[in-house]
Amino acid sequence: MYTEDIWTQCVRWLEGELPDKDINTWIRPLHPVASRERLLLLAPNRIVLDRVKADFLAPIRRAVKASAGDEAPEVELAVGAAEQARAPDPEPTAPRKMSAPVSTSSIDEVPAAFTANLNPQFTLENFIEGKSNAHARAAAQHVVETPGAAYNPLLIYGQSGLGKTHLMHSVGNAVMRRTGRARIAYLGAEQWMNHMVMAIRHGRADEFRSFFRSVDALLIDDIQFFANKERTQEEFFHTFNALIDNRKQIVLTCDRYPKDVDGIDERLKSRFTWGLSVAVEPPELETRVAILLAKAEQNKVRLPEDVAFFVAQRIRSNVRDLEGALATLSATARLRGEPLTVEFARSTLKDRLAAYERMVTMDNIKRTVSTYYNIRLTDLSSPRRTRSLARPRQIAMALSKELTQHSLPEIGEAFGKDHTTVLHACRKVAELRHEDLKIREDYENLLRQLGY
Ligand SMILES: Nc1ncnc2c1ncn2[C@@H]1O[C@H](COP(=O)(O)OP(=O)(O)OP(=O)(O)O)[C@@H](O)[C@H]1O
Repeated sequence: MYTEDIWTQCVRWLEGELPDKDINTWIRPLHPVASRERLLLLAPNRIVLDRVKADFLAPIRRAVKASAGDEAPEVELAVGAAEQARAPDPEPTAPRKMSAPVSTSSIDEVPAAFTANLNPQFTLENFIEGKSNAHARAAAQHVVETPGAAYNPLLIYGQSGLGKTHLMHSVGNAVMRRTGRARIAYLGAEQWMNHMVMAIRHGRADEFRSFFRSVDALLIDDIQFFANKERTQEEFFHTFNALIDNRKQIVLTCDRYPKDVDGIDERLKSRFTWGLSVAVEPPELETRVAILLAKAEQNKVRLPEDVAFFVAQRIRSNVRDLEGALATLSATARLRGEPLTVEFARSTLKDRLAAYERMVTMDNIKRTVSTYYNIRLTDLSSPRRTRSLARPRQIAMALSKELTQHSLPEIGEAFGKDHTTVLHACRKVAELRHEDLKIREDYENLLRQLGY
């Protein structure tokens, strides 16, 4: 197998193991050079090298083993230039003398590493829209059409794994496509800080500043990392101002609304929300199903709709986890030569689903509902039928059906009812969630309190 092919396969394998942020920041910048026995990965600079060595070498070795089997080459790391890696592998099957890694100054390499690292797979076209993210997607689209104008900075915030980085890269990719040769820098806030520290240590702070102030767009992921890093915030403040003054687009992501991040200077906080701040929320069931089906199609996996529903009903809070489940399913099905059915999904994802299941129990649901409606816990299982008790009881049963894997009779037993009463409760609550704003709000608040 050719070096590029082995590495491409490894990266694909790692995509199922590591968060996209790590893939984009630490794995994609590596360039492979190989002989039969060795796979040398060239890192663009020392920061990448050290981080990969410390945190990603073991998964990379596992990926190489999974891709190349018994003939897996040894993995080595060095700092080196990408051109070296692009040289064709003249004798893929014969041992070849390794070229010595080029020792480069890490700072010199950084601009290249940070401006050529947009993930081409993250586009607006393949970002599935639902109620939970429509606003964020529309904002990203708007920025693509008028970069550096009204929505500057664009700040996308929300929990992990909900598509913030995807949208950010989509903006970068689309602007790149439109303009042909825009200089777009993408990096995590931590990387930005590390690079700044190194530049200062090497007496090259001016180069650092002029590089980041000369880009056409600056995309910084996870700005919550700036918390309590005063020097970094100070430096970023000036870069931010310079770019905004020059009408260059800034896109930021944060794991919560920046005003809620402690340890960030007020003037920076207020700047973060100068342009447009948009939230991404956990997607609803229909969107989760649509995402699974789209990802399956993208990866040429034949995923039946009932299996997509089965997975999406159980994995609710994080799209990255949905993707992980899909990757496991397709790899296992391929390996065992079995069709992807609901039963197959149930047994293959048993442990993963059990972890989700553990997160919410019927006891937990009962406690949360009784506190929310200010009724006694025992009222939820009592035979009394007054409206003030019956409705919360129905809601608790519907939540148990939605959030746990207990059967209708098991749920019935927990509430001192039979399974037809549970079924009726689930239908009634589904109906009321459509028709009654108050019930809809209650249900959504309860879901949130239960971690969904
Ligand atoms: N609406 C969506 N349509 C298609 N793919 C999505 C969507 N939302 C998330 N994803 C996918 O889920 C994965 C995780 O998304 P992403 O890395 O953008 O999350 P994030 O919000 O940046 O998380 P973190 O804060 O942990 O970095 C990516 O592979 C992304 O493509």
